Amino acid sequence: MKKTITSHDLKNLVNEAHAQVKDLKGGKNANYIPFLDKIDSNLFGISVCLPSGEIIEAGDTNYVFGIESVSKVYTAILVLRQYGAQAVLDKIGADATGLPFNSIMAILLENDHPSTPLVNAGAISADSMVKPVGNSDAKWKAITDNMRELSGSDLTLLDELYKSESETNFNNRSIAWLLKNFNRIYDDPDMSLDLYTRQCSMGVTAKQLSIAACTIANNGLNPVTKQQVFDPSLSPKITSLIATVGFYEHTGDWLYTSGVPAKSGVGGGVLGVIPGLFGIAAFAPPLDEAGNSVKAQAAIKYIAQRLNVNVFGGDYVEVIN
Ligand SMILES: NC(=O)CC[C@H](N)C(=O)O
Repeated sequence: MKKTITSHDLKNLVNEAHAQVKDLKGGKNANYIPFLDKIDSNLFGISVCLPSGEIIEAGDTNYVFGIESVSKVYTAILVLRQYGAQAVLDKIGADATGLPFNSIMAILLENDHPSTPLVNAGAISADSMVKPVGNSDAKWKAITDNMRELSGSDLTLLDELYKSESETNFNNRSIAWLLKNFNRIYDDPDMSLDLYTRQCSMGVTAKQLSIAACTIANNGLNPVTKQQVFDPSLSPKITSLIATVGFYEHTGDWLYTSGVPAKSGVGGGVLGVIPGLFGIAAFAPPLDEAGNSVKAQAAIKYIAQRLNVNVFGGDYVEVIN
């Protein structure tokens, strides 16, 4: 069935979702990265970006927080742009792990395969693939240029977060070298790990995340800058990766209850994609036990359910002025 909603109604709905969810209790800040533990737990923002470029926001949508694992979506897009869909499938994979984001067991169970670019192993592997291989500075430029193109403006490195994470990323160091052992690292392992740690330490706003989400929903065309960032054929690929593993071991429960392909980060951000309709992002630091923001989940679910948008449903929803 086709349904329409005005952008005015959508604005009211986003405000309503913010008011309903803002006092929700539960979850706690990530504490395995000391920097994240210190962030104000009450921060909360929701941003929706439409293919027209209109942005509808409520709360702390301009607060710069650690992008963390949402950055995996960006680098997955970069290697899809550089290598194409088949090579990413062959070199990394596109499978759900059903296990925590930093699982070493997942690498062993997948028979030496990193599974997907949206868990730590696959993301470190993706960073190793970024061209030009062997040149850390040029790779970093490619990573940050791609971030800017997707979000429509520069993301900035949070130096303190980068330091905090570099000093405590022992598990990720093991992953990088285990992947090397299985020939799934396509550049220097320590360099690949460092690029991964740095990309996770980029600061982003909910507004920027919603623009990147809409670029994915909008077949690679950034709705704000009007740049065609990637080939439209890659949009379903990236959305399927997000749907498959975006919430790690909670991904199935999340998809079943929300119908929204979405990717979380331990900084408290979530990026959600409704193909053809909009990109949505929410941010609030307290996380559930799988590392997904409690309030961001509640807010996105609230909005999706009220609009009846669900990628597995048959309704076609259109936002009009
Ligand atoms: N889920 C996340 O956001 C984890 C990202 C974090 N940088 C890590 O490697 O542990």
